[in-house]
Amino acid sequence: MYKVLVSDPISDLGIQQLVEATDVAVDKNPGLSEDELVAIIGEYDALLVRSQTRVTARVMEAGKKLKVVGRAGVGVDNIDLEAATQRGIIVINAPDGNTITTCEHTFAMMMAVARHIPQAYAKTVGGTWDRKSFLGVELRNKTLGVLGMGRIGSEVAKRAKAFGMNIMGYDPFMTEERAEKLGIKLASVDEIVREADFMTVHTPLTSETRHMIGRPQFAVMKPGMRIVNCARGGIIDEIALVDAIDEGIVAGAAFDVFEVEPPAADHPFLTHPKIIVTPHLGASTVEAQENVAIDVSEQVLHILRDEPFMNAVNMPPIPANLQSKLQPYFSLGEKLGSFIAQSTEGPVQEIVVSYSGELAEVDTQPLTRYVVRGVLSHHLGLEQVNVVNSMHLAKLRDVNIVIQKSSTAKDFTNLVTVTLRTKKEEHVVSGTLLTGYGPRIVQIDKFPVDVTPEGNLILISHNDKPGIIGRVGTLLGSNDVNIATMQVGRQLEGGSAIMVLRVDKGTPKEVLQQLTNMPELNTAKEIILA
Ligand SMILES: NC(=O)c1ccc[n+]([C@@H]2O[C@H](COP(=O)([O-])OP(=O)(O)OC[C@H]3O[C@@H](n4cnc5c(N)ncnc54)[C@H](O)[C@@H]3O)[C@@H](O)[C@H]2O)c1
Ligand SMILES: O=C(O)CC[C@@H](O)C(=O)O
Repeated sequence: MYKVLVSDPISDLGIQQLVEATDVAVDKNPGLSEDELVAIIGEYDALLVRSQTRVTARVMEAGKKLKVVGRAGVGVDNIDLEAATQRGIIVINAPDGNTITTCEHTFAMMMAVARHIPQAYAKTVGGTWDRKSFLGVELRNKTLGVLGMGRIGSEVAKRAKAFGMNIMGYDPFMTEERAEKLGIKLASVDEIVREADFMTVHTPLTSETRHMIGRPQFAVMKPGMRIVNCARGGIIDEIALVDAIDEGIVAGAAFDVFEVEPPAADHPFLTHPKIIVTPHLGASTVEAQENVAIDVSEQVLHILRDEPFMNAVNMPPIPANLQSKLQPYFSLGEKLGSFIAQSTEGPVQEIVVSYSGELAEVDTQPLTRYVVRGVLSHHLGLEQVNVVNSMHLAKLRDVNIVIQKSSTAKDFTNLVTVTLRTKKEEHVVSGTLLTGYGPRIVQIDKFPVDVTPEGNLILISHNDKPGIIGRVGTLLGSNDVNIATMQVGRQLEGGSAIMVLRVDKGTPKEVLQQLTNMPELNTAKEIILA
């Protein structure tokens, strides 16, 4: 039974599939301090959070069973990603579920700042009928500068067009082609600052975006600019903004996020007549909270059950089209890694992964992670190594990873070959996916074979002499080890050869030793592929 802790308020409907899963027990315990979380996290396999819970290195350290931290939302700045990666804890988020909601909040804020709605409301309910102080501006024909044209920024730009606005967009990954498709003008931060009437930021907070709008930008800003931040506090320098408003450069600002949340009681935004604020409500709609909780619960279930998953933020994202091409190979890659690790003795020095055929044409990095996981988990345990930390663990151990690619794959459409070099020896295994038949090991060292990579195998290296197959069968039979299938590979009659036997259960060590002691038999190794 997997145990999942939900430590922030997360939609009940959204986590329903976790609650209903028969192999999962969910505990809801929102509002824990770091110490309280550290005290209990050790018994959980998964942790589900929004933005309040701080998942620190201490929490990860105490989370001995923790496989995954799921963030119901986008930003993961409350999670120590480095610590998670080092411990092999997968961090996933729900990047799509609150895009529209946050985009709509941005619009609500932009219109509210254009028409002074919160200030006018406060005065009206306070008993003052003031129709003179709140002269607003239209959005139509105004220029909106969008900094960060990702999911939310792009949706904002689309809606702004419907309001008759002209859009200037800046994003380091924005192409002319995409800008043209969205009907916006690609511009630099400087151009936006100098020319726009409204500006909205939709970037993550990084060392590059921290204070990307600060005193130097306010100094050259078009007077009368209105600024919205529904992304992250700190992208706009708060103190410099207040000064820019007081100097008459900025006409108004609408902020959903703060450099420190919640802001201190004396934060200047809270009393400034030209700044309107909301308490980080960008994602707070019924729909978004359900969406993100559903998305993250689904992926957490996949991870707990060791199934393929999406949206890991502490490993490079896999585009959907690449994912669909590589996914069928993930299990094969891991099994090849495991096979070669179990058949090669000595401390691992180098893993060479060669991709041939169609696989050579695509980005195989995600697949390499599975191969490396397969190799390392033999030495470090499956629990410790996963696709998030496999490359990191290899690097820590000075294991060299070499990737080779060739567009031809001899007799196969695709071939994955793993060579393992240890201080003692070197072995090679190749596998492919055969249409209609599934994964196959097709070569071990120099010997062609046809082996399904699963179950309990015995790999024997021997000299090709009459009677040896019979003697192996007799020895195993007399020790109650039943042979299900057998494959023999050799290059020359009478030369060196291999035997791969599939047996119904584990083979006792003494039996393997007795096999190894047989004349003409060199080695006998048990290989278990889950
Ligand atoms: N207020 C809320 O409740 C709320 C809700 C959801 C998301 N967010 C925040 O909104 C922001 C945007 O979210 P998203 O889902 O659109 O993310 P996204 O990853 O889809 O888009 C972010 C974009 O910013 C761009 N970017 C990165 N560095 C940049 C730079 N220096 N200059 C310009 N662009 C840069 C990236 O290339 C990317 O296209 C994030 O900070 C997220 O945490 C806030
Ligand atoms: O309401 C939340 O959980 C924060 C939402 C938002 O900032 C996010 O990053 O997804």
